[in-house]
Formats: sequence, C-alpha cells, structure tokens
Amino acid sequence: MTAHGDQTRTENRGLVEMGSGHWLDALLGRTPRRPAALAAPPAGSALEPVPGDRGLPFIGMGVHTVRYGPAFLLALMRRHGPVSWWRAFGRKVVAVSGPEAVQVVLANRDKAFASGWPAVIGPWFDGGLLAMNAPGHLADRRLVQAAYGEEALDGYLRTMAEDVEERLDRWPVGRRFRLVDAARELSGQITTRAFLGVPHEGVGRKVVDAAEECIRAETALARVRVPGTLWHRAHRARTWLVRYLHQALPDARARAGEDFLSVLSRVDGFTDRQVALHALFTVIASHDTTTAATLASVYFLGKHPAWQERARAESAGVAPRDAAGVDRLTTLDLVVRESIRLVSPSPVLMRVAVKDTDVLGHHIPAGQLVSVCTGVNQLMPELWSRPDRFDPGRFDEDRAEDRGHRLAWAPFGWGAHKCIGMRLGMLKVKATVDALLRRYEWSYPESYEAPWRFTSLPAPADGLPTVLRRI
Ligand code: HEM
Repeated sequence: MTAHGDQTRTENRGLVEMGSGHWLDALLGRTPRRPAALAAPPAGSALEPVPGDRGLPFIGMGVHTVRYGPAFLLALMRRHGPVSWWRAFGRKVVAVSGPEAVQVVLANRDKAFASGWPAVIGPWFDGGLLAMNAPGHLADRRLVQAAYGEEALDGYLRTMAEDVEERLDRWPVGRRFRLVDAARELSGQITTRAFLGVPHEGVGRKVVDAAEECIRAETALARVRVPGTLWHRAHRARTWLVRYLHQALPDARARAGEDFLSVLSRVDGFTDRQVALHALFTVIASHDTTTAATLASVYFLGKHPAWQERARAESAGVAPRDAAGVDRLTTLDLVVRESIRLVSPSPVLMRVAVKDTDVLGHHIPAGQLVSVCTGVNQLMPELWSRPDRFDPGRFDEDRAEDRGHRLAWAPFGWGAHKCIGMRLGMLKVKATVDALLRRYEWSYPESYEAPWRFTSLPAPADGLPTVLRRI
C-alpha cells in the first residue's frame, strides 16, 4: 500500500525542505550565510577545517534551526557536506549528518566524544544515564536495565492501558480540539501512574509540571538564576523533584508495586539518590518523546485513511493487550516506525569533543559541541525511496529500506546511549494509538499540512486541531 492522490507529490514538503510560503520564510531565505571555516587544523596534519555558515551576528541561523529542524540540517549538509557547522544563538555547533559520519561519532572508538546534553539542556538531568559517560555510565546502565525486563514491562503496560482507556473515553467527539494538549495530558497521567505509582491529580500533576519546567529551560537564552526566568524556574523545579523522589522512595520500595520507581528502588547497587536521579531522567526521557511519536502517528493516520482502516481492522482482532499482544499489532508497528522516521522525536543527539579529533578527515577541536543528525539520515533520498512520502510499507520484509545502512533509521539513537526505553516507548505509543483506533476515526483535509516546529521536541505549532468521530 502506498500513499494516494495528489498528496504524494506535495506531502510533507515542509519536513524535507525549508519553507517558502510565509513572509518569515522569505525573510529567513534572505539571511546572509557568511560562510567560514570553524577552526584551523593542526599545522602539518592532512585534516580539513569544518566548513559552515556564521549567519547573522549572535542569532546566527538559530531561527532556521527552530523553524525547519532536520530540513535545515539537510540543506546544510547539501551545501557543505556531512561535517559542517552553523551558529545558533551565540553558539557554534558542528552538524554531523549522513550514515558514515554519524556512525563515526556514535561508535566513538577513540573515546573522543562525551555526552553533550548537559551543555545544551542544562544541569537538570545530571545523574541520569544520558548525562553520564564511561565508565560510570555503563555500570549504571546495567543496573537500570533490570527495570526494563519483560515482566516489568507487562506491569507498566497494565497501568498504562487503564489510563489510556479511561482518558480516551473522555476526549471530545464531533468538535475540534487541540490534540497536542490532550496527548500531553494523557502522557502526563501515564508518567505519574505507571512510572511513579502516584495518582495524576495532585502530586502527579506537580511532578509532570516540574519536569516540563526543566525541559522548557533548554530554550532559555539567559542562563542565570534571576527570579522569573526560565532558568530560575527550572532550578526550583529540579530541586523540588529530587527532594520529592527521594522522599517517595521508602514507600515505593515497601509497596513492591508494578510502577517504574518501585521496581527501580528494589534494584541492588544504587544509593537512594542515584535511584531518584535515574527516575527523574526517566520521567523526562519518556514523557515528551512518546507524546511526539503519538502525535506524529495520529497525524499521518489522519492523512492516510487506508492505513488507518488497515490498522483498525488489525486492532479489532488482537487480545489480550499485554506486551506480546501489542507486539502482534504489526501494521501499527509499520505506521509508528514510518511516523518517527518522518518526524523523529529526537532528531539530533548532542555530543561534545573531549579532545582534538576528526570526523571523515575534518578537524574537530576539543570542547566543540557536536549535533549528531540522525533525523537527517531518515530523510535522505540516498537511503529512502521518496523520503517525503508517508509509506509504512518501506519497512516490510520485502522492501526493508531501513536495512540499507544501520544508521538509516535511528530514532532511538545508536551506540552506548541507545534508548534503553525503546521497547517500552513503542509499547506506550502503540497502546495509545490502538485504543484510539478502536473508538474513533479521524481525518485531516488534503490541504492541511501540520506546521511542525522544533523548539524542544517536535510538535505542530497550531496544536494539531482534530475532530474525532465515534465508530
Ligand atoms: C518514542 C519514544 C522514544 C524515543 C523516540 C526516544 C529516543 C531516545 C534517543 C534518541 C536516545 C539517545 C540519545 C542520545 O544518544 O543522545 C534515548 C535515550 C534514552 N531514553 Fe529514550 N526515547 C523514547 C522513549 C523512552 C522511554 C519510554 C524511556 C523510559 C521509560 C526512555 C528512556 C531513555 C533513557 C534512560 C535514555 C538514555 C540511555 C543512556 O544514556 O544510556 N526513552 N532515547
């Protein structure tokens, strides 16, 4: 099955090309690029400097980054090659795109790269796996892995399913509502009940609000603790979250529950503070990523009724809905994979060079921030047939376009930090969309293209107005 009608010629252009229809696009199109080399390679080396664009003073190409996301980085790669740099809001960033270059950085054979996330999103997730480096990272990851066994996943899924069924029954029918807000609220409820074992109302909501406060601080330009600023609010939120999780541990351990905090609290080898910090990062890592993946899947199913019907027919025949049952939703699996190929919840992975190094013969100086653009790989015509097209069948066994290169499809990352919650994340997204399919149908006009924005994680700027019809 492929996409149909005129949509095939124009669909998703905004995801693969920088826009041209809006006055802001016209303005951004005229921004002077001011090409320049990043840093001179050591004398006598055969290395090349990294080519790139300075853009406007201070802002650089920062607005392009937020407005066009991977499409901007794809254009940067076309202009300068797989290793290039650009400036965004005062910061110089090296972009590494294309499967070979991405593999060099993520494989990290000469240990030249460390996690670059703390430099970008701030200190809010310190102590979580993604902010850690070798050797402590691997030791902690092995311990955390105990909370992702099949038995534990079935437990989380049971609680998630209750929340999904209860919430979706209350979504408005026959009138337009903002799907972005509803999906975020649902994910928040799942986060508090399945991950922390507390009711969503009251303290659960406070946990999610505090976590979102920390995520929002990524966009803060003024990184100072002045009351009223995003940075200050994130500081307060993190302090409260760590204290809350710390205090919640004795109860979580004693109740021997099915929630993530309770399971993790019973893992031998961690101090209470370590458990609290890993749980804090897990809340952050799971909440927005799965919301973005759910939104993308619902959006594309609304644009492609044939796929929606096929997925619904499959949903009707699957029971029970434990992890093995959700695994049997194979059409939905193709749909979610294709949706997060086109709209990758985390399209860049941040790293920092801890010593002078090189990528494909380009000199990267110590201290340089590097953006590993897996989201660009997922849109490259060299790796995918008609990459702008929503075409879940490309993941079928007989086509297997994702196997063209091990880094063609990497929405969950690759290497030492590859998403530890990949299976859980897929289960959560599939369980949510499956419950939606069993209750409602929905569609978006052919003329509508969701205005994806990439401020923090991708979301449609208009809230994705949606009308559900009961089936
Ligand atoms: C569709 C949903 C999800 C997507 C697209 C996603 C994506 C990613 C990506 C790209 C990374 C690697 C980042 C890097 O290398 O810089 C990552 C790491 C991570 N993810 Fe996910 N994630 C999802 C869901 C989840 C869920 C549900 C959980 C936990 C319950 C989770 C927990 C983590 C953790 C703990 C890490 C850090 C692993 C490490 O550093 O060793 N993720 N995720």
